[in-house]
Amino acid sequence: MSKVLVSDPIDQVGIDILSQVAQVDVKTNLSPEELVAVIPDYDAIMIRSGTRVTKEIIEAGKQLKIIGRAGVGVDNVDVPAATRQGIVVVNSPEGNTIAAAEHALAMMLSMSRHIPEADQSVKNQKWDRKHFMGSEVYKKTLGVVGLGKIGSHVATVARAMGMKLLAYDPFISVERAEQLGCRLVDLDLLFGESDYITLHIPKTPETTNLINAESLSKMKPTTRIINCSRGGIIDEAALYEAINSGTIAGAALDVFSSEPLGESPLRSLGKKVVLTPHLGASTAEAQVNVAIDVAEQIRDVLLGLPARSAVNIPGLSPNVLEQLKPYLRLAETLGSMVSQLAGGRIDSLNVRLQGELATNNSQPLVVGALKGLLTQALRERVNYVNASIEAKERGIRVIETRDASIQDYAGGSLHLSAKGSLGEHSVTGALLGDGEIHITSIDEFPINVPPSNHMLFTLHRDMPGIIGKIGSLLGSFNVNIASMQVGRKIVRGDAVMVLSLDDPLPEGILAEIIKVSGIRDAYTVNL
Ligand SMILES: NC(=O)C1=CN([C@@H]2O[C@H](COP(=O)(O)OP(=O)(O)OC[C@H]3O[C@@H](n4cnc5c(N)ncnc54)[C@H](O)[C@@H]3O)[C@@H](O)[C@H]2O)C=CC1
Ligand SMILES: O=C(O)C(=O)COP(=O)(O)O
Repeated sequence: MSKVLVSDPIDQVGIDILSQVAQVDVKTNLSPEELVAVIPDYDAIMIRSGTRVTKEIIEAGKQLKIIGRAGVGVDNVDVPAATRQGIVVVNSPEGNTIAAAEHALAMMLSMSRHIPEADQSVKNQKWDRKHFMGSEVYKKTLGVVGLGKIGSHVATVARAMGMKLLAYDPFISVERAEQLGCRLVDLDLLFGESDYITLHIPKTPETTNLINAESLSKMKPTTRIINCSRGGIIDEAALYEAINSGTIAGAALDVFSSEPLGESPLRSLGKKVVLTPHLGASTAEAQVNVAIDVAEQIRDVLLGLPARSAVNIPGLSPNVLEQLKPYLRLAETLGSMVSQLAGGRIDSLNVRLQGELATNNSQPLVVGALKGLLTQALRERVNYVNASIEAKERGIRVIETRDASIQDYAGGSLHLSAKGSLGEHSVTGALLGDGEIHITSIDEFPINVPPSNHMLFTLHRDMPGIIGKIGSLLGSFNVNIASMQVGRKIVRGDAVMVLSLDDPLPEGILAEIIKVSGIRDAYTVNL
């Protein structure tokens, strides 16, 4: 039975789903050393933001197939290391959108009306109304940095509260921004004009310290910043200085560069600052959503099914994948064949999608072809997660072309050609009516054979007697031929012969075959 480690607090509904297929161990607050020590036993790990899944943990996770992040941000996972090791990383892109957006709005209002400090003062037996004079958000300008799922919901609600909206997001169209009532502007304008600035971007090298001494200096003394996205996007020392010196009015922070927040001068800024301990996703509803979303994906991957929101493999819905499955098998088979025909080092792979396939999402088929191609070198170490990265690391150039005009087979056909140190070879295949894979050309010679486990291909001159000679030679070595087909472009020109064999070709026979007069070359392919 598979084993799943749950290393952060997850709603019980997620544990129940995982328990359908695996032994589930909930062990929270493990140190990095403890995680490295226990991870080799596990097939999957389910986390929130509390666990850092480092390269060391990933490399120690010899059985690990999937890392499930019950939330959005995967900046606490070394995704490139997971990808290299063929481990799927999944998250829940939408499960906590509303929770995080509502928290940002709540932070904005609590900061404007000093609610946390006022509450504390009443609880301390005081009745100080003067000290807590607030300001309204109505008719103020809100600058939304990152107009994705959370930023969009914040914008929608803020608009309903009568706020004017500016937005900065280089990956969002003007139309989408306008639909949300936002004016898309550059960052400097947003910094200079906003009364409130709310951050809803992922933490990346580009966004790290986006709010720093320089950007803070462009803001108004009345500006207040809300960060419910990621710690590290704001330079906390610069923020403290800016609030303390009156460069800006205040900040409401849910996330910090190091969590839990250690010693920090931000704590000393009183009512100008509202701090929460990373609560953006902490609603009952969001925790149920993310737990179900991610536990289902872990369960599916452990059962050999695809994940619906993997961050490191081509995104495919289960429906599309079900439809594509036979074509993925075709792509893998052709990839494996062409790598064996090409032999030696491969420098480039051209994947041509023909007919109906040319109109599909080709990415999974290209990855399938690469997986097949690399299986010769990497065996079971290569999978849909790491095939592209492994190919890139080997310097294999991947070229993808489409030709919808080639209508040779219903459903389309796939043509692969590999160029390498020993020359160039190509193979085409399609699915016939019954879904069976057929090889429809080898090195541009037309044939029509289903692939078999052990095959022999020859390139020869089309002349009387040659087929008999190969047959007798194989017979003399006790090799049984299951089927044979010849493909040629012109009579008595060059031709290919495809033989399906019951057993692998014994050592040394290939050299004998190549010696037969009229044979130009011979190759074995084992699938
Ligand atoms: N505090 C909390 O508990 C929670 C925090 N989050 C964090 O909120 C953030 C946003 O989440 P979603 O809205 O779901 O993500 P999303 O992917 O829907 O939106 C992110 C947006 O940021 C934009 N973006 C990327 N790089 C940018 C850049 N350099 N400058 C400006 N915009 C940029 C993207 O185009 C995208 O529209 C994530 O970092 C996530 O980890 C999410 C949930 C809960
Ligand atoms: O989903 C996210 O990105 C979050 O930051 C939520 O974090 P959490 O799962 O509450 O530790």
